[in-house]
Amino acid sequence: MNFNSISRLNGEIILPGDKSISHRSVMFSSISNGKNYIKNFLMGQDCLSTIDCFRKMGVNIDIWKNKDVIVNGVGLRGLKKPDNVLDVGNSGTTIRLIMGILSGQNFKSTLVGDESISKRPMKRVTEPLKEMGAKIDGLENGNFAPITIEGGNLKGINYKMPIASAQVKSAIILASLYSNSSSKIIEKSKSRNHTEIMLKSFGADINVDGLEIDVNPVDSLYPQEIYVPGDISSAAFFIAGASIIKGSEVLIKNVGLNPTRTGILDVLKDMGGNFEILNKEVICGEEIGDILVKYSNLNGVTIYGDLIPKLIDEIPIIAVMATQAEGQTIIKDAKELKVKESNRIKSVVENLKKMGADIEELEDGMVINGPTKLKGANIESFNDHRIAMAFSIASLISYGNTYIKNFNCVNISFPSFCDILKRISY
Ligand SMILES: O=C(O)C1=C[C@@H](OP(=O)(O)O)[C@@H](O)[C@H](O)C1
Ligand SMILES: C=C(OP(=O)(O)O)C(=O)O
Repeated sequence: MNFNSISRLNGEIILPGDKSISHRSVMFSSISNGKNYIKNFLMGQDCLSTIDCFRKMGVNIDIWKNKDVIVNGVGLRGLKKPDNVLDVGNSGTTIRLIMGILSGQNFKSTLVGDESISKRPMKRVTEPLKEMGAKIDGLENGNFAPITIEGGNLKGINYKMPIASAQVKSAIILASLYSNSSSKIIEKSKSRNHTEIMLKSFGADINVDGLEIDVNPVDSLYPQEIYVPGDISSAAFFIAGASIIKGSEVLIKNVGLNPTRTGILDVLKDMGGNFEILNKEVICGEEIGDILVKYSNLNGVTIYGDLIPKLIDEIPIIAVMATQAEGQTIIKDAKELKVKESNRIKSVVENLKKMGADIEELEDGMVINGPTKLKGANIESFNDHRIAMAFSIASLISYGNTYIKNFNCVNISFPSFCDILKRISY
């Protein structure tokens, strides 16, 4: 797809539902006892893969007006053995969280995914689940899909996490619901806590104290009505766009503002960004609000440590913002970027270099010196939705045409991205 520079971004937008919360809403509803109503569900390919997997295990799921979902839960142990493999497509969240649930089922099933998923490490999940009693096989000792998993009698686990990962944490919490004793999980650094918040509302017995999470097994989960807030990871592209395109002003309505997800706002504040949070409220245990962002002169910052998990998916677009900031931006402690849909350190550095940015690759991040006037280029998306969207924003401030290969991959998390972008571009 081709992109060219624009004069400014201006207007009010409402974004599709949060991807992490959408996945969880279908998963937890499916194993609850009764009818669940989910509003503002993200109809992106990843979340549709989750729906597909649960339908294949006998769960009746209806989609209304391409926005709302009704899930008829079958209970914790009511899933049926699928007739075929479960295909998670491109979704890391689906494959890793579903393994926690499959560890508690009395059948054997196989999980497969696309080329990117087949290269992403699974040992981080399969090892603790095996320790709890699940039988798991996969390539290279259970590290890569296809993964075959047979649930059974699980025992609780005391697990100190070696990496900060909400997907790993969530898989262990889900398996703990099925165990015959309690579990304790100790996080390395605080990662997104949507699982803890939502499962509690379903009646799970979970106690969180700082980095420690205690989970007790339960007999059943109660059906819920869930409202999915707008996705801050999708908002990030417009937050960045409005901050770096002169004369811009964008109001993004109903965005999820869970503090484990708002690292990009902490960074923007440090960079001297001009934004305000309006109409704050709490719905279904999640903080929500509107974000008003205006163009501003940014300065470079250092991003590291405990902040990384709070903005891990936003690093590609933060790197684009940093090319327009005065001075140096250093991003470190972000090795996890190498095992996402693409190696996001390489994808960002390679593409930003093509656009003329002053950027250096680090083992665990990157260093960017700004500001630089970017030039249009042939961009490789590496079939990674976050890379495609980050570089479409970069193209809006570049001189000359930018072509982004396989731009369609944005459908993974944000099918309406181009429509919204066009509507507020002048
Ligand atoms: O739990 C989730 O919904 C997610 C957790 C993060 O992955 P990790 O758990 O691997 O850090 C994030 O990158 C992913 O987009 C969604
Ligand atoms: C890493 C991502 O997702 P997942 O791990 O679910 O594939 C993402 O959406 O940026």
